[in-house]
Amino acid sequence: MASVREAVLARRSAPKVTDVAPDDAAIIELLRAAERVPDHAALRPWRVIALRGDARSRLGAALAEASGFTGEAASKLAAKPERAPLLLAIVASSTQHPKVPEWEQHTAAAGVAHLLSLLLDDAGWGVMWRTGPYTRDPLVEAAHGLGPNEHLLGWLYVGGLPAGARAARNSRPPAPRFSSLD
Ligand SMILES: Cc1cc2nc3c(=O)[nH]c(=O)nc-3n(C[C@H](O)[C@H](O)[C@H](O)COP(=O)(O)O)c2cc1C
Repeated sequence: MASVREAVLARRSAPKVTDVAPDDAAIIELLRAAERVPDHAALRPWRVIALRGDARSRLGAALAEASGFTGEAASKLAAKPERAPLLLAIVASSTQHPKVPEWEQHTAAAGVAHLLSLLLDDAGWGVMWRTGPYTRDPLVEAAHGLGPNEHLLGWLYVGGLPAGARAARNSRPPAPRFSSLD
């Protein structure tokens, strides 16, 4: 089993995935671990919605409607969710709290998404966090049945890794963005 450091250094997003996907039980198992993120006041301000099959087509239709595109441009946009057999919609689900503003709650939800993405990668799945200009369009959010204090942070596109997709990273990582104040 890889150490956390090894898993983080090895991870890479998978723009292309095959048609196999983890089932709900496998996702729930990984989510149980991802939900160990730091979470101010333990509000658990997130939820994850799995979209498979026709749910992806309905999302595609909502994206196309939100864009106002017609014809080929609309069809192209509508087909985007079909790029993976499973989309995990990441929802920031905040509540009013005297000490924890909305931005902190969204930060915790993003943490869950990052950890879930890392855990999926470590489990051998292809995963890529995607958004787009219509992610927070009311039509798109309504297609997920979101409540008034809920917003999408995007979707983890999940599927099988095509053969040869796990090539090692060969570029030197950029210098860490770090400074210190004495
Ligand atoms: C919130 C968020 C939204 C993203 N949306 C997109 C997207 O819509 N399209 C895209 O190509 N990459 C998107 N990315 C970046 C990819 O997930 C990925 O990090 C990038 O392709 C670099 O690959 P790497 O993760 O292997 O370094 C997004 C990342 C985050 C954190």
